[in-house]
Amino acid sequence: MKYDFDEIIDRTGTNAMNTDGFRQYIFNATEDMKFPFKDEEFIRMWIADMEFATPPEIREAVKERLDRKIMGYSQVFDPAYYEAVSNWMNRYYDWSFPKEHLETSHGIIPALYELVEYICKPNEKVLIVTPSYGFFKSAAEHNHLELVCSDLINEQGHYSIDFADFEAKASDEQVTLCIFCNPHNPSGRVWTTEELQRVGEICLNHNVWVISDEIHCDLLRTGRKHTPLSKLFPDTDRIVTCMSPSKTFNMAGLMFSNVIIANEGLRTIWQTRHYGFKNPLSIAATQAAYEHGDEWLKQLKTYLDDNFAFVDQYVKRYLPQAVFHIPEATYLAWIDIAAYVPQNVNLPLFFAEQAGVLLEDGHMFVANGGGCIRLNLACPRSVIEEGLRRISTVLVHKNEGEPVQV
Ligand SMILES: Cc1ncc(COP(=O)(O)O)c(C/N=C2\CONC2=O)c1O
Repeated sequence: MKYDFDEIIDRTGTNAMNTDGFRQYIFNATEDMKFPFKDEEFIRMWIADMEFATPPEIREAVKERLDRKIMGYSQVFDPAYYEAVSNWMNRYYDWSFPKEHLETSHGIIPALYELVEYICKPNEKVLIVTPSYGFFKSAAEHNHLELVCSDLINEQGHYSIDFADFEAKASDEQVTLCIFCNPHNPSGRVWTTEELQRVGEICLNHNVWVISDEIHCDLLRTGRKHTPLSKLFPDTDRIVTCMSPSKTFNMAGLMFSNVIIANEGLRTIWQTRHYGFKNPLSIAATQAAYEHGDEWLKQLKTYLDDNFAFVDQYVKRYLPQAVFHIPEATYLAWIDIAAYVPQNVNLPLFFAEQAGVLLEDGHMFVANGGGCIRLNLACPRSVIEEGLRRISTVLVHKNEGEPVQV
């Protein structure tokens, strides 16, 4: 079957954050915030969900579950769920874990909030590398814990871990947890096994737990290989792995993820305190993703590869002073445009008001992201072409101050 990633899908009236939540999420504003563009005129390249139809195999599984007519309280009881997850991990990552280590959550963000509470004591600290997905900071703040940031080294857009700094911060006795993003949002790095080995050794040697957030692990550029952190440390139970097909198959709204907890004590706390009931449609969808998602994912990766190649060529030609490299994973383009705009410009507001493009910028990624914008490329090529046209127009002609013609 050939999937249509060029289809333009109307999401209005579906309570989508993507179309209706941007004023509050990006601008911390109310619904009456005005722009020179109608909402439907915006090119939306901000939040990380896709503009592609959730795979038909997954939608069919949800319909089949609906046809069972009753949607009562549910949990994952059917062993077929673990089989589906386990087969996927074996096939894609040559990695396995015991069935009893597998827990589920209402999404990875909620899992992070809970795990930080269950792992850390009051007045302890949480270590992350920056720039970072903003909810890593929120998970620490939600639990009233100090966040410790280790800035990634940025060499002309190539990001790497500053291991001296990372270890210095991990050696602080108050640092008891590291939330590590593997692959990394927003840089798109797929950490090498050597980098992962060093991160794990530093953390474990300094008695720092690790939550390895691997939600982006299926979304690799062709030829790239993901290694679950836990796979490199089979003898430790101090690494918690969070994964979900929600990012891979565009079903984040179903709020369902896997949390692999090797440590028995932590697992007991999770089982005692975590609200165990789950949405039966989410269970059906997630199992179907792992059982039937291969071909869609294969075609998605090719489409994304082509989108990234297009953006790479476009930026080289029309924004030659920007710094951009095709990321090894994710569907997010992280572009340093500092050469085109003064540091004090509010980039999301600038592009929303001048270009009619909704995007996120480095200030939304905790620290160490100044001058950068992040573009969601999981959308039809036609949308990307228009978004880039508008962005390059206002950057090149920014002093004219007139909104771009849509
Ligand atoms: C590293 C990482 N962890 C967790 C999540 C969310 O997991 P969920 O709660 O949906 O299971 C995201 C989504 N990233 C987003 C979502 O919008 N913009 C982003 O960068 C993410 O990038």
